[in-house]
Amino acid sequence: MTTDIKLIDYLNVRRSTPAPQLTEPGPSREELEEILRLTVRVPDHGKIAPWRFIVIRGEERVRLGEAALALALKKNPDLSADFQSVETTRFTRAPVVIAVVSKAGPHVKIPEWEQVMSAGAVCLNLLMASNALGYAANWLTEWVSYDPEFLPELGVKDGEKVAGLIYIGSTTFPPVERPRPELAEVVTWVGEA
Ligand SMILES: Cc1cc2nc3c(=O)[nH]c(=O)nc-3n(C[C@H](O)[C@H](O)[C@H](O)COP(=O)(O)O)c2cc1C
Repeated sequence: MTTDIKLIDYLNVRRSTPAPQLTEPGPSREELEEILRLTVRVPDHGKIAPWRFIVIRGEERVRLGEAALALALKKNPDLSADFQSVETTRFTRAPVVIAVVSKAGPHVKIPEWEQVMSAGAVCLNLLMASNALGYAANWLTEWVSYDPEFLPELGVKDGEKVAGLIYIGSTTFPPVERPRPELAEVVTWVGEA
């Protein structure tokens, strides 16, 4: 189901939905392919696509939660039952989780920083493409995006980094506004038109 809200109206209210507020249904395989086709239309200096996606669905989310728990217990054998449950349910908070993986590295022409920024653009575009198909989404990282022992569980290779884990699903929660920066705090005007 695509939404046909005007772009300016969308940008005026665009918000993430916290992962715990995401439920079934999630996007189908066909919808995910459309979401990803929209997503890859990002600025990318040199057209080198220095990023890739790992689409995590179904039982794989459960396996990843169990792997997260095993690793969390290895680090802290006294982990409380509540925190153990946080780990086992980490990836099942949403029907679909997409890992946006940055492949940024040394390149003959394109600075690594620009490759990293392109991965950030991908993450935001993935949130917006999900919204365009009527789904809510949340860009998280959390410890599982950084732990060198967990990254192989996700399928992230040596030299790659997780730019974001994008949780996608449906929601019944109304969006709640959050404070935005005052323009005066973040904008410097120079010259006059
Ligand atoms: C790179 C990145 C990583 C983030 N990781 C987390 C996280 O691990 N946990 C969290 O609660 N929020 C995290 N956030 C913030 C959430 O995405 C948050 O919901 C978002 O800032 C809401 O903004 P929005 O409503 O304007 O989309 C992260 C944001 C970014 C850009």
